[in-house]
Amino acid sequence: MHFFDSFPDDVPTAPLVTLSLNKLVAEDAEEKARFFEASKSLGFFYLDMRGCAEGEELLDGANDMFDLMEEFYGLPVEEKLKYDFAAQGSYFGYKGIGAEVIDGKGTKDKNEIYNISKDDLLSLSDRIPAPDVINNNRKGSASYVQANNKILTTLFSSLASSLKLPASSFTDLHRIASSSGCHIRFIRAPPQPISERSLSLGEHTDFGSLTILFNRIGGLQVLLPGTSDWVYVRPMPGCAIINLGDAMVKFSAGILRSNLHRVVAPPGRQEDMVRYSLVYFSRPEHEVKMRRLEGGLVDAIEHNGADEVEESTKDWLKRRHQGRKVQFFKGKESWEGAMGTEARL
Ligand SMILES: O=C(O)CCC(=O)C(=O)O
Ligand SMILES: [Fe+2]
Repeated sequence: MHFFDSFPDDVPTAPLVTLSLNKLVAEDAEEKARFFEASKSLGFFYLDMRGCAEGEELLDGANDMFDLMEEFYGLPVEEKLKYDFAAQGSYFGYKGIGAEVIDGKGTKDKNEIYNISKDDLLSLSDRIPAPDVINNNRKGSASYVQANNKILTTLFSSLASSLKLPASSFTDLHRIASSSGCHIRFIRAPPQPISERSLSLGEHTDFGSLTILFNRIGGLQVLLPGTSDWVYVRPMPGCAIINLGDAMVKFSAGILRSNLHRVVAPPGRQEDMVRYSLVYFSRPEHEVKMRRLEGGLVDAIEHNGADEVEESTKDWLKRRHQGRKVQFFKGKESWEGAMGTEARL
């Protein structure tokens, strides 16, 4: 596929390890150890989905979702804006270019986003209005949620066992039929004229637990720990890019890492391409408290003041996402107030 081949060879890239889903499903001890190490050191890795039934299902689903995303973004902007529910405080639906700030100075973002709620797709909440292209594919989108969930179950169980916690420690906080902020995200960024280039998506850590991301062209960058070097994550065929979010940091009292990342214009000859990106965000159930778990390796970590602050997942999400919206932005302080665990860096 031309997407992957067109990524340049002469830009600095992040040294993500590639883990095999097949081996993690088989509970291969060495692979589990590599997974734990990647989750502590960088919090980003590739997961090779190929040659594994669950992985192939996810890859097929992701291809369908990319088609759906292109169809959705092909709608006229007035039509898409009908599904912008930010004024009602909703996280789901459409966000036009420039509706969010990407830094403490108030610079506007450069991408369109459409968020589709897991609870809506699985009929666990009221139906959120959506255009026909999206409504006509509810079944396919719900299957995509289920396919992500299968992979997440494998990953959560593996991490719990590496932390010497009961195997269901994380899956019990992420039951698919419980109300949560899990969602599919479609992102579209048009090419940026060289003279006006800025970030498409500002630096952040993800709010939730685990993020399953599919990129076809470059633009995603991670900040290498302990440096000021932003380097590209090269998209790899057959692989998802997985990263840990702040909830995993909280649950593990900082053993696991959520790393800062951002999106810039695609590199080299990809600069003229429209960038589409597909994300599935898993988040703890709404009522789960964002606090350290008890037991296993977590108990060996000393307590600090941050442990005493208990916010429910629902309140945490609200604080984090409102601080990024243009209408709530009041300067550097409101920006920093929306920080999660990245503020500790
Ligand atoms: O588009 C990407 O590659 C990353 C998007 C992202 O980091 C996010 O939506 O949280
Ligand atoms: Fe992210």
